[in-house]
Amino acid sequence: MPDPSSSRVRLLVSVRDAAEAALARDGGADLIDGKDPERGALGALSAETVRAIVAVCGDRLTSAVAGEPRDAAEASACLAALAGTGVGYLKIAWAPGRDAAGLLLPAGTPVIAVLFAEDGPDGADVPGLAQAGFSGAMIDTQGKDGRRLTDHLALPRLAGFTAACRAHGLLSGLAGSLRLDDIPDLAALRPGYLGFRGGLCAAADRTGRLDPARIAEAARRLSAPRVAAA
Ligand SMILES: O=C[C@H](O)COP(=O)(O)O
Repeated sequence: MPDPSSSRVRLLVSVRDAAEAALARDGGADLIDGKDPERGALGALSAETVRAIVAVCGDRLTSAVAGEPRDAAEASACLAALAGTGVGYLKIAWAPGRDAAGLLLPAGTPVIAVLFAEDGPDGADVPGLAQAGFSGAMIDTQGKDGRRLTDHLALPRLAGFTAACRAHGLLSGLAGSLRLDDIPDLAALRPGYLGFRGGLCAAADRTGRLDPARIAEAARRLSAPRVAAA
């Protein structure tokens, strides 16, 4: 698992299948994330497709989204469905302040809580996530309506979130219709990773095909020289 206190900001690229995973791998993605872009913000792929993605990623970090459950019981079932795939992390939507009683996190697969920007999360949500047993926390947009992460949440609020994640030893991520030009401002907040789909697709259409040139450019912009520590 990446060191949550590291200043290295990784590039997460969401892929729909093994062919896209190979593109992301070859383009320099650090973390290859299985997600069905046709099914909203956190559409889960089948266990079979996640296994196929993991198989082409070699020693590259992998994750897979497990869906948008309504409560802890449903979350437990969503996570269990993908826990045996060999994926490195599972990501699951989690409403700020949700009661974690009854949440069963799979043994051996760290889980990242995905908070939606529309709900107005901030650093105050992080201690509860750590207490619930999550290994990481990220903010993404739910709507995928063209508005970017920073259209919902100002940089100081996002800085508070990433700082709280570091303080609690959680891997942190920021995503939400990000563009290449968002990289400097967001990388300066020292998240564990920045997550992309639409911004790396042709014509910025997240349901379209990934563009290898954009993946390589994102990787280049996130590589040395690293941003100064915030
Ligand atoms: O986890 C990252 C997401 O897949 C981001 O998707 P998006 O860039 O289309 O909002």
